Amino acid sequence: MSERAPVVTVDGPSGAGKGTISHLLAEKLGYKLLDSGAIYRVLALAAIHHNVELDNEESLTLLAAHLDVQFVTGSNGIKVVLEGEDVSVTIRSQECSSAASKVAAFPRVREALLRRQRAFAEAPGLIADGRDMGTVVFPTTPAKLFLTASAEERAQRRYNQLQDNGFDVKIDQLLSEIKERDDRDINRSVAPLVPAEDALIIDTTGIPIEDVLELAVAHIHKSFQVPA
Ligand SMILES: Nc1ncnc2c1ncn2[C@@H]1O[C@H](COP(=O)(O)OP(=O)(O)O)[C@@H](O)[C@H]1O
Ligand SMILES: Nc1ccn([C@@H]2O[C@H](COP(=O)(O)OP(=O)(O)O)[C@@H](O)[C@H]2O)c(=O)n1
Repeated sequence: MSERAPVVTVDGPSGAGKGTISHLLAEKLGYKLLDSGAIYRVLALAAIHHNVELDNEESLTLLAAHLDVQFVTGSNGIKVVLEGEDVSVTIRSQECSSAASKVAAFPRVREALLRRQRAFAEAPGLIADGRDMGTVVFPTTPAKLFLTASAEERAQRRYNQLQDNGFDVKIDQLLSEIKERDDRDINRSVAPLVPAEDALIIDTTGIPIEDVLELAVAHIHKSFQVPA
């Protein structure tokens, strides 16, 4: 596989800060952004809309291959559009989070979405946010980050974020769903949630966002340096 542009991969579990750091990096470096989790979330929503069972790999694979999703960049960030409908907020629900990690466990579904994700690697560069960006989708890039944090802190962050966005959530339920999703993502047979061997692992528990960003930028600069 040849990458057409520099790619920075940002992997890790839910609430580790991937989206936040990816946006800041994209802004700082002038790179494009791939929110691969949004693709799995949209697929899950499409399955719900079209009454496709979340355990039917064949139908989900067909749906994935023909998924009509667009990422539209506007003044308020990136809008996620499914079959012409703005689903940016809907896909963040707990139902879509859980359904996304179910559909994402199927090897053929992941295969059907691979080329679509790699097509995001365009000049001047890409920040790729997900679970398997460094291990499967862009394994040859030298600039890999893996963010993590304690499950309790991640649940608290997600709680605050969902409340801010008007979702009615309970912290205990959120924590158990995060743990359940971690477990499914870590233990699946394909592209499990695991740091690439050459990724810089940053435990962001108790670390302010600016400090995480600084560590990430330093690692990216080091990674892209051509050896003398
Ligand atoms: N280092 C950090 N310290 C405190 N809060 C953070 C940190 N990183 C991210 N957050 C907050 O946690 C929430 C979840 O972060 P997000 O970037 O969406 O995580 P992810 O994409 O890994 O699921 C956001 O509201 C974000 O502002
Ligand atoms: N590259 C990716 C990205 C997400 N996913 C799946 O999609 C789900 C939602 O991903 P997300 O990145 O939007 O989730 P959060 O980290 O925002 O909670 C994850 O729990 C994974 O199961 C994946 O399998 N591979």
